[in-house]
Amino acid sequence: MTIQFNSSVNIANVAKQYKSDKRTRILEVLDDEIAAKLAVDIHDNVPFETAYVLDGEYKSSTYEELHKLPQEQLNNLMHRIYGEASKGIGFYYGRHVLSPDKDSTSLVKQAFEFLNAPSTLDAIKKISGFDDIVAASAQVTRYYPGNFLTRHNDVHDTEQRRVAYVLNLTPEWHPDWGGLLQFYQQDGTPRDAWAPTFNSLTLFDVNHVHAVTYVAPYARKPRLSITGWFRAKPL
Ligand SMILES: O=C(O)CCC(=O)C(=O)O
Ligand SMILES: [Fe+2]
Repeated sequence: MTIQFNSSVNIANVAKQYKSDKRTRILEVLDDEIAAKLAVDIHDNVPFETAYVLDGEYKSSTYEELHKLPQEQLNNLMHRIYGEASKGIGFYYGRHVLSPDKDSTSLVKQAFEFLNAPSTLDAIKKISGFDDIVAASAQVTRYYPGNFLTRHNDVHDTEQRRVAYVLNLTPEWHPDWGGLLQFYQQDGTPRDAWAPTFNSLTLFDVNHVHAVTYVAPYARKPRLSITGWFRAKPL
């Protein structure tokens, strides 16, 4: 089984779509069966850490670390995370960062290799017009009810990020569940929002202001993706 673009994906057409607003979505981006296997594998086998912002600092804790806290301390932590979020600051979601030498499941590693394959990087160069892209950073993400990522852009001078991507891997996400990729104008006025459609690859210029909206308590599945940035700096 090889992870590659679905044969129906036409890179020249995607490049045309991307050009007008520096963002687009490729539907049915992988073979459906492979996407389904990857989704199950992530759901069942990937060990996630919980990423959040506390007092302006980026934190990451394992499930065990968080749940050994006495209930009162856990409540207090959540109160502080949501307190920051009420001012438009921070995030709270599950994360599994990938790198060339990090252990992961064999399928997730294959997905990481696909994202970094020369043919994939070439396709993204054609789509975005950035000739200097050399690598894709990646993390698997999991949003449960109560998770969110507040408004931000993805510009990062050291990493030289060029194009943000999200490979959406939750079968049958209901748009009323939240977890939408919400775009904003530079002044914060909301624009449109994209649902995390299964087996779609979202691509957008890192200057676009965006957020992942709060996942509703009644969301029946975790929102699973592989996400990161095509960048000019090697990994
Ligand atoms: O998961 C998404 O749809 C977007 C994630 C994102 O914006 C980020 O990780 O910076
Ligand atoms: Fe982002």
